[in-house]
Amino acid sequence: MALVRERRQINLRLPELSDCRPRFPLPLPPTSTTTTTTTTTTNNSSSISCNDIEKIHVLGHGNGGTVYKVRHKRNSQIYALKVVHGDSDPLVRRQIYREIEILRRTDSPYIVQCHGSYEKPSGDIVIVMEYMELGTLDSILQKYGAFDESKLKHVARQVLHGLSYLHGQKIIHRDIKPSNLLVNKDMEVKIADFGVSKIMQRTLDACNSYVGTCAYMSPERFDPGTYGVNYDGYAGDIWSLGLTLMELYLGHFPFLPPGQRPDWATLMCAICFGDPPSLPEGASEEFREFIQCCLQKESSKRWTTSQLLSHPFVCKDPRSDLVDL
Ligand SMILES: Nc1ncnc2c1ncn2[C@@H]1O[C@H](COP(=O)(O)OP(=O)(O)OP(=O)(O)O)[C@@H](O)[C@H]1O
Repeated sequence: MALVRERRQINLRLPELSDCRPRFPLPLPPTSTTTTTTTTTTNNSSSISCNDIEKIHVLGHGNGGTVYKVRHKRNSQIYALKVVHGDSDPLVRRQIYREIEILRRTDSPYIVQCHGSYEKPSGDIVIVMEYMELGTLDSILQKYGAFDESKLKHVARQVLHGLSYLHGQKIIHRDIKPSNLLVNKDMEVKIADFGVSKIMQRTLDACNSYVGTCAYMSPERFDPGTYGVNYDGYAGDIWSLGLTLMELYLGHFPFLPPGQRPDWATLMCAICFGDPPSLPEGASEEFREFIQCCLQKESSKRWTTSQLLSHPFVCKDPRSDLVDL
């Protein structure tokens, strides 16, 4: 735990303490010496290779990789291309393999779609993804300010559908936060970035490894003995969703005053020993209650995705699905 790295504002990551060996056979086939790239098929029947596309510009940089906006040369379709460079840290490479493995298993309108993945002879690993025009919820928050409740209902509903799908597939995301939720031009919110996700082999598998962005981690991830009776990992995603929605409403990370940068010790003490954050007076009763259901410190008391999807905060007023973020 001493190796906490501060990456950028409210984005602390702990190193992986477990899962140090690749869990899955590497999803990419060995690089051929006669071709410039190798491709893998995803859940789509037609996979896109790097010879089909041209770069337009950089969309953003992540942990060890760069995401580009790209165009398909023949049909002009726009995609996002994530590239992790051949010389990047082995941990980063393991994360991208894991991300590919999970994207290949998923097929849901609430999860960012993968159109192909391949490894270049240089060792660069590439994923072709659907392009999400409006970017992350984090960048929308920075640009337009805090979200009102009608927008949050829409976000909550879509992310819950995504989590419900993932949990049904026995996948725990483990890094739900505003910068891992992407929005497209139709205002659809989709879950992305599966680098630290875990596929549970059995429903009762324990999931206690310290991976993900620690600011959004649930109390049982730090202290399973106190807060994790019967902990199975899925409830950790619900805690992170609660914090994410609160952050979008408040305009700042809920455990800290606006503008304050987190330090590891303060944050861990606040999460484990303090009360869960609560919404200010102006918030509706329904929203407060919904957040309380997500931010129960004891993991077994936290609501599941299906319970939350029937909570009045998200199940009332379906017209908010059309809301303009
Ligand atoms: N499918 C996409 N469509 C549009 N923009 C995207 C897409 N995927 C990523 N981006 C942009 O690229 C940036 C970097 O994404 P990436 O997944 O590499 O890293 P991150 O999630 O921001 O950070 P990290 O991987 O370190 O947690 C994002 O913040 C977002 O702005």
